[in-house]
Amino acid sequence: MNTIKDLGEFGLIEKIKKLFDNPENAIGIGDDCAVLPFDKTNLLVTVDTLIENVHFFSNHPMDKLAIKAININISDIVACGGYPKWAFLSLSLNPEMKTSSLEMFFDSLQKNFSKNNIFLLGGNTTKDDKLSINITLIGETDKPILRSSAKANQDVYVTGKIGCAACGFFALKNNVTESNECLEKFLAPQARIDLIDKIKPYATAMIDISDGLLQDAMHICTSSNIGMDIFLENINLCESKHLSNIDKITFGEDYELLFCADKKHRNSLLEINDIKLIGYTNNSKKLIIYNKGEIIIPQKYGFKHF
Ligand SMILES: Nc1ncnc2c1ncn2[C@@H]1O[C@H](COP(=O)(O)OP(=O)(O)O)[C@@H](O)[C@H]1O
Ligand SMILES: Cc1ncc(C[n+]2csc(CCOP(=O)(O)OP(=O)(O)O)c2C)c(N)n1
Ligand SMILES: [Mg+2]
Repeated sequence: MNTIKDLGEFGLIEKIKKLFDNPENAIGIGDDCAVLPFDKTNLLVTVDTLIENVHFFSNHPMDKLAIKAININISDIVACGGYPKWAFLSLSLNPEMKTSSLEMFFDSLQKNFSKNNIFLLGGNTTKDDKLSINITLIGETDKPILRSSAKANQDVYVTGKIGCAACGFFALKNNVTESNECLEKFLAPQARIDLIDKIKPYATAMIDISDGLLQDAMHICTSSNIGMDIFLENINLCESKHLSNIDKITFGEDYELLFCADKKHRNSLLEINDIKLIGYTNNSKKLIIYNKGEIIIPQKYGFKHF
């Protein structure tokens, strides 16, 4: 008997997409956000969920969990070239949860909404054995940057350091010591809202890295109908010795930005702090990873729920 596991996460999303009509003047399923042209601007809408023991361990500090819940959503808005504005919050709570834990969560959530000029407009509250946090975030942009608009012969860039969240997760799971940088990247990631104005003038296509650098690069390739050569030695990788370089580029949860840009903008882009040129696009429709001249064939490209 066929199961959801046989379909796979992205097979299932494709199946859902085919069942429904596409909106005429808007972009729906398939990008980091839906893009809705509205009164000379574009609204960006995204929704992501965090579920206990699927996305976080039960002892995740509640203030950091609030930071994670908001930043994974801000990251999708930023990946489409926008700023977040309005939010809806759905919570499933275990009735035995301490109110002091919930207060810690809300105190942090309020501070982080306020810091990012986000207004909470509504939500939903239900009971469940496991804690889950679901945020719908609405943002705005004058110029949406999609996954589908990269062209062949462009440069491929990535922001920040890749693999720290993976090493933070590994350390918490296996009870080994790890740097604060790695632990924080897993527990309380920061979306790259700080870089959006600098990248936006040049980016032809962009995605945030939630499922792993390789898998998310592949999403740009598939959506844009192009290929990419990526050079492992050019990626700014986390220094931790706990995981292999391949693990670091396939675990996910980096919430860094991967984008393409015309080669003529290389000097301007390389002047920006915290951005690395990691590869080039081409017409091959294949993603090839090189390590010091040799092709690597990874066993997996990134995280899939099933
Ligand atoms: N159950 C669903 N129903 C409709 N659209 C979905 C569903 N799950 C995912 N999508 C859409 O599929 C695309 C890929 O989803 P996902 O991999 O979760 O993206 P992201 O990493 O940006 O959160 C997005 O456009 C998302 O809105
Ligand atoms: C307890 C626990 N187990 C495993 C993981 C690893 N993990 C869970 S989801 C995920 C990828 C990102 O989550 P997803 O729900 O796919 O977010 P989206 O791509 O939709 O933004 C990873 C690496 C984790 N964070 N916590
Ligand atoms: Mg998602």
